[in-house]
Amino acid sequence: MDNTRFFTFTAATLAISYLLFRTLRHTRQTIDEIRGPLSSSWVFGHMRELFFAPKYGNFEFQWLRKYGAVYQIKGPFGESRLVVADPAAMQYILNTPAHFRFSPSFDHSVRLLYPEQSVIRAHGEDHQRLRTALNPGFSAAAVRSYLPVFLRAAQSLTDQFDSRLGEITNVSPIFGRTTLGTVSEAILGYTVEDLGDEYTTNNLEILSFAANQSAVHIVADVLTGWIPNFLRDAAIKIPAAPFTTLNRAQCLASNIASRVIEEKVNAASQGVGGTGGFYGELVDQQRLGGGKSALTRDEIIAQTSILLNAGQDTTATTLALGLTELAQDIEFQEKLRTEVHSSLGGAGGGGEIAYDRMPLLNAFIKESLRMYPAEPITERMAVRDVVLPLTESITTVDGKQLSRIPIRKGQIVMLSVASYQRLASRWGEDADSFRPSRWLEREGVPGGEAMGPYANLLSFFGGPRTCLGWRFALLEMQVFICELVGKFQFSLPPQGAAGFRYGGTLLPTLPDGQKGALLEISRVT
Ligand code: HEM
Repeated sequence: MDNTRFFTFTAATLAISYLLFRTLRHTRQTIDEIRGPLSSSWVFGHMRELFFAPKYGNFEFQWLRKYGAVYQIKGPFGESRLVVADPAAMQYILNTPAHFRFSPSFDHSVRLLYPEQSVIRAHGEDHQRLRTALNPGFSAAAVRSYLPVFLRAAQSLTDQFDSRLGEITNVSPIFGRTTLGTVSEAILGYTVEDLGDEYTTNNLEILSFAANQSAVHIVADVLTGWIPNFLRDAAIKIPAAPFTTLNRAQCLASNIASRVIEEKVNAASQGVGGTGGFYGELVDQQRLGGGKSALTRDEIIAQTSILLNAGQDTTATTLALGLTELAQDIEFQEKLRTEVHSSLGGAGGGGEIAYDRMPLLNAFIKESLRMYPAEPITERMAVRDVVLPLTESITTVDGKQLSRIPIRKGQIVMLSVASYQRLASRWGEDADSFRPSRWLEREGVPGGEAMGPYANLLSFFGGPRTCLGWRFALLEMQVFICELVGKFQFSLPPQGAAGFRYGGTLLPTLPDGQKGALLEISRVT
């Protein structure tokens, strides 16, 4: 039997045994009393509706309106899952990592993509130590120091858009390469070209795998999540197409980081500071004996792929879908342009902009993050029996009111950021509309729990695993939008506005469902 067949056979046997065990063990619990849509497929449950609707949220946002902020759906193989958009419940789950971990299938994806010592794979004290070491590269002051990197990248966007005037342009790959470049320059001191063609081509292949997943992959991920870690880690070594691309990505990122470290160490031994971006500082700390939180050489190397990937498509998608909205609201676009020009002292005036004091710019960014959270939904699993608090009580199938939900160890919970950010109770009756001015009428939300690191949004999640790069992403978007809206007019092409669907993250889509966002670009006269 070859390797692939052996692993498939083992995975299938373990999965079937697990299913039998679960069915025999099942006793009625509170989640069975929670309302939710009926599923027409035992194998897929509601996963196809949730993840593969042609437009993200086609089903989810209807369920939200019908059943409220907590309801039950089916996962693969008849498993019950809780979908949660209730603020108190989400906050509890995100802030209590001792009670909720990544679900096995989410954990499996993270294992495929990132090395063991990377921050995203670490837990508990290890995670805290890595965050402490990495935080200085993402503090408000550090991010401000990256402004020249953002301004250079913005100028490069202008050059690229200038060469496409009057054309219908797919802005998605342009933003994707640019956002990869900014992180690379700020963190490694390398331009996107320095990363090398092999890295950037492999990176595109990985993004395309994620974008082209099918329901079968989701089921396979669930099955793989049930097999022991040692078998899963061995399976990753199988020389089959997705695995080789993923393994290559880790090798390439590791080679790049080793090169950066070597250059930095050589420069230091010759008494020259050198660049090396934030990695330069990490290497200095390590070389000079550092404090308790100094990372080892291997640990520094292990952060490279998550740092390069995490800020790429997330930021690019927010920009592409935000600009698509701007192209549909020319009046707001013009008002924003006026704000940009007056902050700059005229387009291209070269003045320094106080980005945080631009109400329209920041309202537009908040609304883009609210409507288009890059990770619209994620999975966590309860690692012990817990009781979930709720902001608003729910009515069970028997008409009982529940203000707290007891859930069992092993329960999978779908945390729906996208639904939370469309709760009428928090964002108003028009929560489904893109309307930046809502942010000017009141500060974010009218009280209640403070959520996430920014504007009560959960686009960057919250708790100990809050996005490390949220300040980085915000300043980067502020700089890019000022540059682009100040200089260009964006309008919709005859093909219409980009759609959006799920593909690992939220993706803007072309009319044929492929990843992309088309815009017509002209120079502001
Ligand atoms: C609009 C842009 C961005 C969005 C919406 C976003 C969103 C997120 C979210 C939702 C998570 C949590 C993932 C999870 O636990 O499942 C996360 C984690 C992370 N993000 Fe971001 N991100 C953005 C930009 C960035 C940038 C620019 C960087 C770095 C330069 C970055 C670095 C990270 C890292 C390192 C983590 C892992 C943190 C940990 O596990 O402790 N992100 N991000």
